[in-house]
Amino acid sequence: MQALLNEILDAVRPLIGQGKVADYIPALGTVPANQLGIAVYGNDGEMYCAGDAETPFSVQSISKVFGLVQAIDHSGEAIWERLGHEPSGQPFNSLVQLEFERGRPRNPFINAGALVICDINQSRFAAPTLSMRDFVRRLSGNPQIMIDGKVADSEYQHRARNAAMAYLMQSFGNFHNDVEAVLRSYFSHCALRMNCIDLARAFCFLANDGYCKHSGEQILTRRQTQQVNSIMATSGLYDEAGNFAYRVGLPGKSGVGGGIVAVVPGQFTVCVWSPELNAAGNSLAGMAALEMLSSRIGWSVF
Ligand SMILES: NC(=O)CC[C@H](N)C(=O)O
Repeated sequence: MQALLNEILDAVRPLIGQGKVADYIPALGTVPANQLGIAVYGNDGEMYCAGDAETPFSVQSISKVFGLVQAIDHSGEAIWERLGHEPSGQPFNSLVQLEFERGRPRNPFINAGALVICDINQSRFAAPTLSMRDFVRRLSGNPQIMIDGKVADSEYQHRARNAAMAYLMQSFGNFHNDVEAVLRSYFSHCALRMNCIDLARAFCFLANDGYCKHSGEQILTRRQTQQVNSIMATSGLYDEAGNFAYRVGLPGKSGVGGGIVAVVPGQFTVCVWSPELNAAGNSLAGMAALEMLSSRIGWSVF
């Protein structure tokens, strides 16, 4: 595995320069493009990594999985009264579908859906941002994980589009808390700083029937774990979920910080990071690395 990871990074490194670092959030635009890391964490507890696997980055939409898991944990199936689990076929920050569908987002992994999940969690937790931070610290086994206040503030300053979605949902009665407070929580979750190793560890319960070995916690039931993986497989990469299923064939979740996490149920989790994105907002080199990994090990859930 170690030799394979080194080989994969060598093969995809020439792709750096073909994508574009996200700059619609100004604090993200300053991240040096020439970075690439990968970490694989097996259910047997073995960790393999290569490249910049220890460099923290902004997890962005990868945090949508953590929010969903918290909401399923305390509210179960009731959350689906507020949103769907259907792929959207639209960019992550699209507004058009939301109006047609009367303020009910298609799934929890587009921004509108994640905002509804954040609203659900806001009703449940006294301090939603701290609950989230502590949850990911437990999941990853890293008590040093922090929220990058500069990134969170930068997102809040440039919140027009996310705010438009949240207020539109409020107008349809699908938002229960103060919109600005929920936006603050949402941006602070997106601004969590983690590295590939942290994320591979934090997602390992999804490869292990909901059980996180290093924290000793059953995070989700086996059935709930399968359901979260199925939503990642159908919606984890926005309007590129079909391409990801075709090329990689694993449940995955990306973020505009350039990270992508994928799950091989029963085997391992993998996190790859390279900040330059393709047109759909997914890491360009990261997609290529995961495609090479899944084809070399011959694994696909399909
Ligand atoms: N796709 C993403 O990673 C988007 C997350 C980002 N914080 C946003 O709200 O636009």
